[in-house]
Parts: sequence; structure tokens; C-alpha cells
Amino acid sequence: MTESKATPITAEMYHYVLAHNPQLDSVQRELVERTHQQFPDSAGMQSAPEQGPLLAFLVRLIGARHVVEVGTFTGFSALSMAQALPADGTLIACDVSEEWTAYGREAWAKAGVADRIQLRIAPALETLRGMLTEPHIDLAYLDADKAGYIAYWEELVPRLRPGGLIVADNVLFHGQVTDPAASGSAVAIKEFNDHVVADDRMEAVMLTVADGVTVARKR
Ligand SMILES: C[S@@+](CC[C@H](N)C(=O)[O-])C[C@H]1O[C@@H](n2cnc3c(N)ncnc32)[C@H](O)[C@@H]1O
Repeated sequence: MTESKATPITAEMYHYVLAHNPQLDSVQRELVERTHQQFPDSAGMQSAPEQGPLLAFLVRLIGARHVVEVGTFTGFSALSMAQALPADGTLIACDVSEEWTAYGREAWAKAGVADRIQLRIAPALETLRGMLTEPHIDLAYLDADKAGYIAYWEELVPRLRPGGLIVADNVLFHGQVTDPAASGSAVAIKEFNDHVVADDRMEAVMLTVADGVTVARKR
């Protein structure tokens, strides 16, 4: 088997990485802190601090104007992407929780990007199926229920413009993707990863960032 060349990420190394990434601004930092204070048991769902700048970077890199997020929680990833959009850009944020996303609404307003974000409180599949069918999406971020990833992917790929991206979070699922006894969401992620690799419409790379991030580009 080929050996990994990846440098093991110790806590010290992780802080070094964060220190050499774009720093979170005051609204982002406050949102991260509030999420940990208000929802200590669920805060682990928040995208990692290095993922906000990565998502913003990708939005800027491809000049995205239309973004879709599947799984918003308290709004950190949506905030990061919306701030990277041009003033007339749009981000459709899908979630089922009024309680969690209320924190996002506050932060988005504080950051001056609330007018770019359309929050849709409904099962994400319903929201995606209700969207325009023509290819108009520049970037979609998948970060909701893992059992839904393949269905979200299938709704999103035809709506993605050529060169557009789907970014999927948690594709290593805490390392459980290689566990033969994996169950539940880990199995759903394994099936999703196989689905992505087999899809000729997209070119995908899997990155060992945070809990694993796949970045896929429409051909
Ligand atoms: C991992 S969290 C998202 C984290 C968020 N991207 C962030 O950076 O803070 C997953 C979110 O998906 C939402 N969710 C779960 N099932 C859903 C569904 N069927 N439709 C829409 N949202 C769903 C949950 O309410 C939760 O807020």
C-alpha cells in the first residue's frame, strides 16, 4: 500500500495552520464563540475554523454569484461564503431549524450580508427541487444529513454551471469510512464517496482538510 506523505496534524501544528490562514473577523469569531456557549452539545457540527476561509477562497476563485448551502446550523459557513460574494450575489441557505439558524440571521445582519442570504426552512430536498432547473449555480456546499448527500448531489449537478463546484463536508466521517463495521451516517458517506468517483459529469478531489472535504468541479 502507498504510504501517506501527509504530515500528522498535532494540536500545535493545527494552531500553526490556523495562524497562517486568513483570520476570522470579529463577527465570525463571535458567532463561533456563541455557538459553543449556546449549543455545547451540537457545536461540533459547525464547519471548522479553517473551512470558512477555504469556502470564501473558493467562492472568490471561481467568481461565484449564486451559491447554495445544504445545512446551515448557526450560519458560520453561510456567513463566510456570503462575505466573499459580490454585493448582488445570492446564497440560498437550507436548514430545518429555526432555532439554530436564528443565530446565523443575527450574524449575517451584523456583517452586512443578510440581503445576500435567502434562508429556506424546509427539508433541503424540497428546497432544491423547487429551484430553477437550468444550470445557474456556481457553488454548492453540502453539510446536512449524510443520508441525503446522494439525493442532494443529484439535484445539484444538473443545476450547476460548467466549471461550478460542489464542496462536500465530512467525507472521512471521523475516519469511519474505512471501518468495515461502519454503520448509519458513515455508510451513507461511503456510498456518497463511491457515487462521486463514478460520476463522469464531475471531476472530484478529496482533501484531508478537517473531517475530509471533497471539492468537485462540473466538466
Ligand atoms: C453539520 S450542520 C451544518 C453546519 C454549518 N454548515 C456550519 O458551518 O455551521 C448540519 C445542519 O443540517 C441541518 N439538516 C439536517 N437535516 C436536514 C434536512 N433534511 N434538510 C435541511 N437541513 C437539514 C441541521 O438542522 C443542521 O443545522
